[in-house]
Amino acid sequence: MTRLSVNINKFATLRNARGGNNPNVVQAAIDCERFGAEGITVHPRPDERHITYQDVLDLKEAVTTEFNIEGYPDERYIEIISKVRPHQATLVPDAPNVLTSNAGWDTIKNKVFLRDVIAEIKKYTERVSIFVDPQTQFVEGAVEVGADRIELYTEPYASLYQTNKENAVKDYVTSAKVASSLGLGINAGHDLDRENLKYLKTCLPRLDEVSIGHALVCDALYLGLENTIQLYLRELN
Ligand SMILES: CC(=O)[C@@H](O)[C@H](O)COP(=O)(O)O
Ligand SMILES: NCC(=O)COP(=O)(O)O
Repeated sequence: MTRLSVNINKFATLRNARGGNNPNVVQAAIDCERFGAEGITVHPRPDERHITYQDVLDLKEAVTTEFNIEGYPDERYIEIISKVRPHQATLVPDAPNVLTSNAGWDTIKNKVFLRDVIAEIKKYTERVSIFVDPQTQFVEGAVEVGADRIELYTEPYASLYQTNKENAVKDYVTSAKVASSLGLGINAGHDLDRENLKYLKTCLPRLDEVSIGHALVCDALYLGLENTIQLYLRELN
């Protein structure tokens, strides 16, 4: 079974565009779960361009499925993890000014830093996942730093999928096999959508969770949120 965790960042993007509370991010999470989402993912960025740290505190009381909080493990991120104690913390290497996440961790160069922050974060959550590119040395490094799962960064897969899906998925299959052999859980995310999701799921030896936000929210603008979540769940089953 592959869990669908809906990333609700873009509900906050729309809300912040007018400075009010519409759409209500907490209600969006509640409704996503009611419509079948098996997790809620948020990524509070340092500039709070969409999800704010207050949103994360508000969501703590509302999320009843799996709460996954993504972010760069700076002091503010670790503080919010310690307050919210989510089911999963997903560490990303994003610089504060990136447009969106654009790479996974170099778990070799950042071994000492990641080992220390993961040890700290594990005081507050049962599961730490780290965002990696599909390269076996970084998957092996994930074990060295104490991660429970990897999240395969799937933007390169999504970019190549339309032109050559076999090539697009190749490195992900290799990385997933290595991860599985090392006892790591396997998540995936970034730029997954209704067209490319099933093929990834079918090719990987296992896939514990996908976190999907941008494409799903864009689809929901045309197809409705309940219908869209059901369509994505259908691609996973
Ligand atoms: C880690 C990941 O790939 C996504 O959660 C990404 O962080 C989305 O961030 P934006 O919604 O700010 O593009
Ligand atoms: N970890 C990926 C995520 O949460 C959502 O990424 P995207 O679907 O918004 O590209």
